[in-house]
Amino acid sequence: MVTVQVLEDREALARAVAHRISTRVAELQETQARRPRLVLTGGSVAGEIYGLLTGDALTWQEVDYYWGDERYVESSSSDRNELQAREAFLDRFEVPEERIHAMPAAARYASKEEAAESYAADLPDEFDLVLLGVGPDGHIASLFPGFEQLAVLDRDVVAVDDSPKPPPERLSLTFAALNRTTALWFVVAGEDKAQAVAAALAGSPVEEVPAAGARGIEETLWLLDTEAAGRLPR
Ligand SMILES: O=C(O)[C@H](O)[C@@H](O)[C@H](O)[C@H](O)COP(=O)(O)O
Repeated sequence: MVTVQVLEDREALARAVAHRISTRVAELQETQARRPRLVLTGGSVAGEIYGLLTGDALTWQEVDYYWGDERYVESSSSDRNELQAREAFLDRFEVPEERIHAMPAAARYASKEEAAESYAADLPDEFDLVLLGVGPDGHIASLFPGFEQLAVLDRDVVAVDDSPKPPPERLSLTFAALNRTTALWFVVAGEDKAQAVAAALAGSPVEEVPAAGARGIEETLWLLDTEAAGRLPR
């Protein structure tokens, strides 16, 4: 089922999403025998959400964290999505290293392709929750309009060379992996995203608007601020 929720502004959105994530994680911990599996996104909205996560450190320590995409740079680079999440909440809650399934940083493998293969080998059969930011061009994770990676369905992780959003070298989950989740939540703020949001929800071709191709098995939720929802039909 596809659902849309609109929050007044960016701050209200970040608060609402942080609350939703906490509630979902706690529910999963109560009802499931295994630890919840959460796929994190990069991007500025995500950074704000992570900073607002509160609650019991034990809750956050008992989650397996994966990433939908990563910038393929040195592990210490401030461009890393991994570092953003560590600084915003993983460090704060002292999440143990074995729960943090970060994508490989540059230089650990001979090539990006090898790094992608190694990350794919570490992925589970199914995720509980995938979070995705959306770019003004409709990209999600590091799957960009017109890029060949959009069509890769026989692998879970791909390398990207020339990302239009810097930095250019990246690793990304494919639709095959992103859509293997019970719930998938888009988190989008800002007027510059309104066209992409409307096009994705209208079912535009995935090659033009990658966000149109991501969905959860049971739940697909668009969490928007008023500006990002500005071009949706009433
Ligand atoms: O690593 C990244 O850059 C991303 O994961 C990317 O897909 C991001 O989520 C969107 O570009 C939205 O980013 P903003 O929230 O900053 O607009």
